[in-house]
Amino acid sequence: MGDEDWEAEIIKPHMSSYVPVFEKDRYSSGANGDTFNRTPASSSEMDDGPRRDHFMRSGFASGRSLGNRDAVESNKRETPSTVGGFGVGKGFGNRGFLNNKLEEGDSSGFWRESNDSEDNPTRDRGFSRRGDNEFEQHEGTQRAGGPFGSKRPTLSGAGNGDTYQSRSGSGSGRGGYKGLNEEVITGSGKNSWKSEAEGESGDTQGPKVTYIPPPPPEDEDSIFAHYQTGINFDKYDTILVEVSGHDAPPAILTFEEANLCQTLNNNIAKAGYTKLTPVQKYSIPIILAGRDLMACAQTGSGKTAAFLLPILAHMMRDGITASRFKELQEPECIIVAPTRELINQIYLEARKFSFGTCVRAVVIYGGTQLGHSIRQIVQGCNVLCATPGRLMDIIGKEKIGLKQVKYLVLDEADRMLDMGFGPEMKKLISCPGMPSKEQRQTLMFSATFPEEIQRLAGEFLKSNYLFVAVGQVGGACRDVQQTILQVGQYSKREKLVEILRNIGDERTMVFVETKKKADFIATFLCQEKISTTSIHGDREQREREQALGDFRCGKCPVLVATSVAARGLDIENVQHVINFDLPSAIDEYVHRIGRTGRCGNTGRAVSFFDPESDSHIAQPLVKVLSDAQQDVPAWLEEIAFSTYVPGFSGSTRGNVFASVDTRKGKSTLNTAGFSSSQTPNPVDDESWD
Ligand SMILES: Nc1ncnc2c1ncn2[C@@H]1O[C@H](COP(=O)(O)OP(=O)(O)OP(=O)(O)O)[C@@H](O)[C@H]1O
Repeated sequence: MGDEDWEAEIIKPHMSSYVPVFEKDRYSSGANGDTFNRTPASSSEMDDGPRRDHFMRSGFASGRSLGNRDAVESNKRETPSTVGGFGVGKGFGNRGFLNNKLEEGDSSGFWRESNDSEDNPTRDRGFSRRGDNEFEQHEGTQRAGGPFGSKRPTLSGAGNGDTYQSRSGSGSGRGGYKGLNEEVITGSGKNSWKSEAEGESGDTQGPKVTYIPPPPPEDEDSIFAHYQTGINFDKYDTILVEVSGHDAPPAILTFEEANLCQTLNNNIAKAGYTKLTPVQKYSIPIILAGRDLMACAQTGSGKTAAFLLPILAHMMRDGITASRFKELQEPECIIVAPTRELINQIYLEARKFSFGTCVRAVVIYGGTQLGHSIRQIVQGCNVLCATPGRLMDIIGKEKIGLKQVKYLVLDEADRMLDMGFGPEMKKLISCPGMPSKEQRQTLMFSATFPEEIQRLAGEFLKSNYLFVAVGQVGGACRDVQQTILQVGQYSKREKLVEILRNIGDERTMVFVETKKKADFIATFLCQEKISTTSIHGDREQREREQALGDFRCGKCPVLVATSVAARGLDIENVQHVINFDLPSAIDEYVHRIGRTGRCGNTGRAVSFFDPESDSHIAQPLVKVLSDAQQDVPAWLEEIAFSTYVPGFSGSTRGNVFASVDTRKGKSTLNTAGFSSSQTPNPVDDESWD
C-alpha cells in the first residue's frame, strides 16, 4: 500500500487507533500529565477494519512513570481534544505502560504495507526535511495530530526545505520526521547549504527541542569501561584481507609497530586492546601514510578504532594546539555517522582514545537543544562527531569553520552516501572553506558497500584511494549463528513470545520494519510480562537514550527497534537478534544481525521469513547464509530459485553486493549465490540532486 493509500485509509471513520504510549508526554496536559490529548484531526480514526483490530482504542493505562520534565514539556504542547486517559502501569522501558491493553483480534500484529517504514529511501529518506532541526520549530506551535495523534510534525523539504507540515489528514507532508536511520533527510537540493540552515533558524514552526543529554561520566573507569573480546577473537586472523589500489603500505601486526605516542598507547592498553583486529592491521598504516581509504570489514570488528587511532596519532604528531574557547571553532577532524546513538558512541571512543591529550572531541546530534551543541563546540573542538543534519545546521550558524579540516570520516559510509544522506554529504564537501579532496584525507568505513555506492564514493575520495576488504564485502559476521524460520505474519507474535520465553533474560534486539510496529510489539511484549523497551525515530531523543540505557544496563533485556538501531551500536552482551520482520535490503540484514556476535563473541540471529512479503530477499539471504557457512533451509533455497532473476544486477539497493573494489573494472556481483559480471557505470551526478 502506498503512502497515500495509507493516509486515505486512516481517516476512515470508526478506525481504531493505537497511540504509542510513550507519545503521551507530547500530548498530555494537566499538572500531572495524566491526560492524553490529541487533535480533532486524529480523533475520528476509530476503525480501520479487520486488519487493525488489534490496535488499542484508547486505554492508556499509565502515565505515572513519566518524569516531571516530561509533564512540563508536554504541557507546552497542549492540544485541545482529550480522548483517553492514563492509568498506572510499569515496565515499558521504565516508562510505565505495562497495563496497556491491546485488543485481540487479528493476531498478526501488523500490516506489511504500513509505510512508516524507516527504511524506505524513496519516501522516508529522500526528500523530507530532517527532524533534527526541531530546535528551530517554535515552541507551542499546535501539532496537527497526525493520523495517530502521535506523530511529530514534519518539515518538508520538497519546496524550500523549511516548511512546517503535519502528518494529518490529506497525506501531504508525509515522509518526514526522520528517515531510515534518522537524522537526515535532505531538501530538494534547491537551497544552498547556508540558506537552508538559516531558514531553519528562523522560519520554521514547531516545538522547540529543549533536550540536553546528560554528560557522560568523567571518571577514568567509566571512560575506559569495555567488554571482553570473545572466544573467536583470535580467529579474526584467519580472515582473508584484500587491499586494492596502488602502493599500499604493508599491514602492521602489532600496536607497537604503529609507533603511536605514549599517551595513545596507554589509552589503548587501558581500553583493553592488546591485539589488532584485521581491519586495524591494514587501515592504521594506510591512514598513517596519509592515504584515502574505503574499508569494509565485518560488523563488530573494530572499525572505529581503526580510524580514530591513526587520526589521533597524526594530530599528536602535528603538535595540535589545545582548542580554546572561540565563537568559531575550526576542527581538524569531522566524523559523521547516520544515527544519533552511533555518533554518540563514536564520540565516547574518541574521548577515550584522546584521554590525557590536548585533543578535544565534541559530539553534536539532532533531537537535542541546539544551544547545547553550540556550547559544546565553542569550548573547543578538534574532533567533531556529528550527525549530518546537525552538522549542516551548525556550519550554517557559522560556529564551525571548515578550513582546518584534515580528516573527514564517513562511518557507515554506504549509508552516508545513499540517497538519504548523500545529498547532505555532497553539500558538506562543497561548503565554503572545506578543503578539496586533494587537500584533506577522506576515510570511509562500513561492513557493507553496495557497488553503486562505491562508485559514488569516488567523488569524495582521491583517485588513488585504497580499498580494504576484510573477508567478503557485505558478508555477515560468522560468529553469529543465523536461523531463518518460515513464519507467516499472523503467527509472528506468538513465535516471538515463544522464543523470548526460551531465551529468558538474555539481551535481545527485536527488529521490526516500522515505527508503529515497534511501539505495538513493545507494548504487546510488556503485556506478556516481558520487560521491553523500544527505540525508533518517532521517539523523543530523551526517550531513545533512556531506552538504550535501560537496554544496556539490562533493566529491559528486550529492545524492539527499527533500523535506526541496525548500524554500529556496540552493546555489550547482546546475545540475540530477532528479525520479526526482515528488512527490505540485505545490507540492512547484515548490519542488524551484527548487533550480536561482536568482537569475537558469539551470538544468534533468528529471522522470521514470511514468503508472502519476503521473497525478494530470498536470493541475497541465501548468499549471505552460505558465505557465512550457515545452514540454508531447503525451502528458502527453493524460494530463492523460484525468484531468481538471471543477470539481475540489482536496481534495488542492497540486493547486490560488490564483492570487490569496483575500480577493478569487472566486478563480481553477488546476487544470492548467482554471480554475474558487469562493467561499472560512470557516476551519475544527476542522481544526487
Ligand atoms: N583491537 C581490539 N581489541 C579489543 N577490543 C576491540 C579492539 N578493537 C575494537 N574492539 C572493541 O570491539 C567492539 C566493536 O568495535 P566497533 O564498534 O569499532 O566495531 P565496528 O567494526 O565499527 O562494528 P559495526 O560494523 O557494527 O559498526 C568495541 O567494543 C570495541 O571497543
